[in-house]
Amino acid sequence: KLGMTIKKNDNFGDWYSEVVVKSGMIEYYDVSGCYILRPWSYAIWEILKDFFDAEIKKIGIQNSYFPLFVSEQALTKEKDHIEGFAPEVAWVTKSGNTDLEVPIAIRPTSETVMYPVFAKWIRGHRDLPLRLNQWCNVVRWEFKHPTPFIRSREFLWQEGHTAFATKKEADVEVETVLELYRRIYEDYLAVPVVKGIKSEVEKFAGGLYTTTVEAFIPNTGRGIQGATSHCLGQNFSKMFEIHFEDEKGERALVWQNSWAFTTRVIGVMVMIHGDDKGLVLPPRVATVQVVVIPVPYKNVDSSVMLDACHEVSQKLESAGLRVKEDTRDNYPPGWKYSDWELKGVPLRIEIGPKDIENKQVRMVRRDNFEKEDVPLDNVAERAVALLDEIQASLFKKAKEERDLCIKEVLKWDDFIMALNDKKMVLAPWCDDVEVEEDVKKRTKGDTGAAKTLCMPFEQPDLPEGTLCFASGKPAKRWALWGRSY
Ligand SMILES: O=C1CCCN[C@@H]1CCCn1cnc2cc(F)c(F)cc2c1=O
Ligand SMILES: [Mg+2]
Repeated sequence: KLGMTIKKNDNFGDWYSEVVVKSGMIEYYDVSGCYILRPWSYAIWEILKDFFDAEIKKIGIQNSYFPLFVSEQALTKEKDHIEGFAPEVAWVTKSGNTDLEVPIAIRPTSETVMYPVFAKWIRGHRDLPLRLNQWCNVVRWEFKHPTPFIRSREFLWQEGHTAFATKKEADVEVETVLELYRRIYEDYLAVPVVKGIKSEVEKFAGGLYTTTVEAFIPNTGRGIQGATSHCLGQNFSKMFEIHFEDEKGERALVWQNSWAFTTRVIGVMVMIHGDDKGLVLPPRVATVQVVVIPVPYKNVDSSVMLDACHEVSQKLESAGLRVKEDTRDNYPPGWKYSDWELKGVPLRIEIGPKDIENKQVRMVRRDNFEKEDVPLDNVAERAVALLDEIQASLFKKAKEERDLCIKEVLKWDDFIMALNDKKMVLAPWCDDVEVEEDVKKRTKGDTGAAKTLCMPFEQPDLPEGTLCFASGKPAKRWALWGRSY
């Protein structure tokens, strides 16, 4: 069957798999954990890539490209840096049927590829700041259940790697890039995120601090890390001996950042906005924003209809919209409506004989199925306005739903209740590592343990003497907890 057969609230996992395949985003592949990104999803990646690429170039980041392969010696330069990750590393051990002398790793991330050469390039303060980005794929042989976009063994991302003379410059860039990630989610994908800092347990162990944008999937009650912007401090420059001679002629270690977002963002958007008819694409990332469909009538000359469709789509295109005319003569209009609803096209325009007579078109919104008749002369203006309305309405709806899923608690019992009610929990916390580890143990269940998602930058006020919900020690700050992907 071409259309959706599984309802989002009946079986979310199966609904998700069905929608990403039937909408034409994903094709399955015979290497486990790997997926084919078809044009319908790749075009979304390109829109986000174009936005982010333009924005980082505005602040002086340059793109480059480093090799896919990492020597064993480079990858294992610092045991503690990757020991925890070792099981995820994919290795090339043969060429043809000849074993390689030394196995070569496929990059899971590029610190160990880039930083040895950063040490060579950076000598004096005039070589700073060094700010590079690369758009590439990475491979991590994950063992958790793979999910298209959300968790795959190969994925696309950008990874920014920068080096500065001062911590201040690094701190500023961490925040600037995190704001770009917020914009990707909230302004393009219409997905609300919480900006915050990761706990000592959850941060990138090799770094100084990790900032994050956290999304939330109401259907599963799980948080999901949306993108990360790390300040590495001088940890990696110590490790890789990246020194520079500062103005005073003294040798100093550089301050570094690294930041990434991945194709996971597409999966989050599908999960948040999709419905029982299929995808619902936010207009700003919709490959096709408007589809124009003629409604032919028996014994009515269809060429008039087709001319009208063409005229309308020309108008929309000159208004800057991404339009598709569906003039296929081998499908009835009703079939086309379902097909484009499945693909999530935000706005449909129907043109039938009476529309021609009345010099109007019928516009139908994908998000709430509202219909309206629009005079031909007003088509472009109204379509632009409707698409903006759809974008805003998708975000508003998602934000309201997400806000309902954040429970503020002060006590352990309320914390557990909220978790089991598939919510995220904002609770006053003592910020002790062992307390976080303890909460993980105490919440271990078949659906996974709770952990801190972040300490939101926006903190509710914390009255003097408030105690930690888990340890009873004096609370230092509010933390957002939840089960996660
Ligand atoms: O998250 C980012 C932003 C872009 C650059 N990298 C950082 C930290 C990545 C953390 N990380 C994450 N996953 C890894 C998996 C591996 F197999 C491995 F060898 C290393 C890592 C690893 O270092
Ligand atoms: Mg991982």
